[in-house]
Amino acid sequence: MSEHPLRLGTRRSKLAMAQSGQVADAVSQVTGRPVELVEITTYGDTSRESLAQIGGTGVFVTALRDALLRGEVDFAVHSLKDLPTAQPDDLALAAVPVREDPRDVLVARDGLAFAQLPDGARIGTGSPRRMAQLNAYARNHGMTIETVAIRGNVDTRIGYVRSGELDAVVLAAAGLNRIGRIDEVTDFLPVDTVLPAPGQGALAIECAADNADLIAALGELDDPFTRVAVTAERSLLAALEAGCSAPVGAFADLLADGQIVKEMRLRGVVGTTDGSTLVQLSTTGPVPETHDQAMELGRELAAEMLAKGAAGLMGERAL
Ligand SMILES: NCc1[nH]cc(CCC(=O)O)c1CC(=O)O
Repeated sequence: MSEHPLRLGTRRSKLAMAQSGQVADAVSQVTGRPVELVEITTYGDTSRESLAQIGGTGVFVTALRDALLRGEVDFAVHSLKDLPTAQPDDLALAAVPVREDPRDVLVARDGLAFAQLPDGARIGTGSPRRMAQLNAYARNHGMTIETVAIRGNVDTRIGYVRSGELDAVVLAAAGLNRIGRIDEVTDFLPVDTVLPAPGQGALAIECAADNADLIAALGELDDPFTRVAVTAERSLLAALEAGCSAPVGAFADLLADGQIVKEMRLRGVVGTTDGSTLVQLSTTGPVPETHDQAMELGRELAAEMLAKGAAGLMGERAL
C-alpha cells in the first residue's frame, strides 16, 4: 500500500480522542501505514441544548460522516451505541472490533454501591433507559431514589458527585475504561439489573462504501461475534422504531454448555422513565451465522415486546 498516512476523522472530546487513538494504533498495525487524527467539531459538542432537543446522539455522527463523504478523512470511529440503526448506502461499517465491558456503572459519593444509597438519593443520568430501569429496580426493592436529568462529558458528570450536588451518576464502563478512569467506579451494575444500550461498549469503524481496499484492510479488526450480537441488538431497536435516546435496552450474549457455545440469547427492555412499567423479554436461538439471521432475532423479540405493549412506553424521548 502507498505511504501517505490514513486520515482518521474524530471528535475532539476526551472519549472520542481516546477511542480514536486506540483504533489508530490498531489500524496502523494491520495496514503497516501511519494513521493521523483529523479533529472535527460537531454541533453536539458545542451545543448546550439537551440531546433530545438537538435530535439525539446522531448529531455526533453526522459531521464525521459528512467529512467521510467529502473525502476529507478516510475513516471514522464511532461509539456504536450512538450510530443510527439505518446504515447509509454510501458508507460501510468496515469493522466492529471486539466489544469491551458493556455494563453501566455507578460513580457514587463515599464509595457507595447502588444498594447502599440512602433513601431519597439523587442519581444523575440523561438516559431515559437508565432512568426507567433504575427506578423500576428501586420500586421493586423498597428503595426511594430520585433520577435527575443531566448531560455533559464524563468530567462534568462525575463533577456533580464530587461537588456534592448529586449522590451518584451512571455512566458506561466502556467509556471510563477508554479514558483511564475505571477506578472511580463504585458499583458495576449487572446487566440483569440494567440492560445496556444496544451496541454499548462496542465501536464502529466506518469508511466510504466504494473504498474496497480500505474496507478489506479495516476488516482485520472485525470481531464476528460482536458484530452479530450488536446487529441483533440494533435490529430490536430499529424494529421498535426507537432511536438512540429512547428508553430501550438490549443485550445479546452467548449461552455455553461447558466449553461449547450453544445459543445466543437476546434480551430487551422498554419502560417508562419512572419505572412504573417495564416490558422486559428475552429470546434464545442458534448463534446467527449471517447478518440476516441476526436481524431476524432482533425483529422476533421486538414483535413479542410490541405484543406486550412496548409501543405505548416509548413516547418519552423528550427526557
Ligand atoms: N452517551 C454517550 C456515550 N456514547 C458512548 C459512551 C460510552 C462508550 C460506549 O458505550 O461504547 C457514552 C458515554 C456514556 O454513556 O457514559
